Amino acid sequence: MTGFFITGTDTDVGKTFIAARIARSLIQQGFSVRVRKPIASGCTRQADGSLLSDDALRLQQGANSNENLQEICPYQFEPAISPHLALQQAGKWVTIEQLAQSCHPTLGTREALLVEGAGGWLSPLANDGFNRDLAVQLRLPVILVIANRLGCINHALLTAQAIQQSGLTLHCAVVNQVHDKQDFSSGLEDWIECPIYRQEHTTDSEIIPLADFKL
Ligand SMILES: Nc1ncnc2c1ncn2[C@@H]1O[C@H](COP(=O)(O)OP(=O)(O)OP(=O)(O)O)[C@@H](O)[C@H]1O
Ligand SMILES: C[C@H](N)[C@H](N)CCCCCC(=O)O
Ligand SMILES: [Mg+2]
Repeated sequence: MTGFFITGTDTDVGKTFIAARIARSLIQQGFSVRVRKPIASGCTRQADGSLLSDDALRLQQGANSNENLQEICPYQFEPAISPHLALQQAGKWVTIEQLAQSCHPTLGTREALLVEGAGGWLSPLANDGFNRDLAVQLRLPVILVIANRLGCINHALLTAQAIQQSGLTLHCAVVNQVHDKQDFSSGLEDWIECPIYRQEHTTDSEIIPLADFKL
């Protein structure tokens, strides 16, 4: 299966921002793209009482997806907390296996699957596992999004090490300029064994493909 699991050094590092741009890059390379955000917390309550995952919406837009938001993000919760706590508060029991099932569309030959977790690699994602466990279950190569802020080298290397210990391939890393400030990641290329892409801080409203990204 062609595709990637998108993780990050933390929550709020640009996983969705970058995943949407990777989707555009894949479309440019002739793929159609399926996206999944299997579980999302911090969803907003709509006027009609339904919940909206902003991540799912941005992934849908980035992939020009014709799948509906419920297919893209089947488990949505309002509190902006760890998914395992959101599940507990809602009195629900959801497993990694169930999340994996929701990520298994039948893919065509020129289709790619992008799955975004929640939080970072060892953030809980279900009642019985972490982001890591879903990526392992899906057997997808991993893309690591690194927020370019002080401390990012430690967070990036810890996460890269954990990804490799899981047996999965770290396909690439993306140093994401979440703030238009200086580069705190200098030297990372010497210590992390995968291609590193860089995304500048941008306010472009349209979704520009991630420069030079290769499948
Ligand atoms: N390179 C960038 N330039 C400008 N804004 C950015 C950039 N990267 C991320 N952002 C903004 O920072 C915020 C956090 O990004 P995003 O939602 O992609 O993080 P995330 O890692 O997906 O968070 P979560 O863990 O909640 O899923 C968003 O408002 C996003 O638009
Ligand atoms: C609400 C937030 N934006 C994310 N969707 C969830 C982040 C969970 C982090 C859990 C943790 O590692 O402490
Ligand atoms: Mg996100």
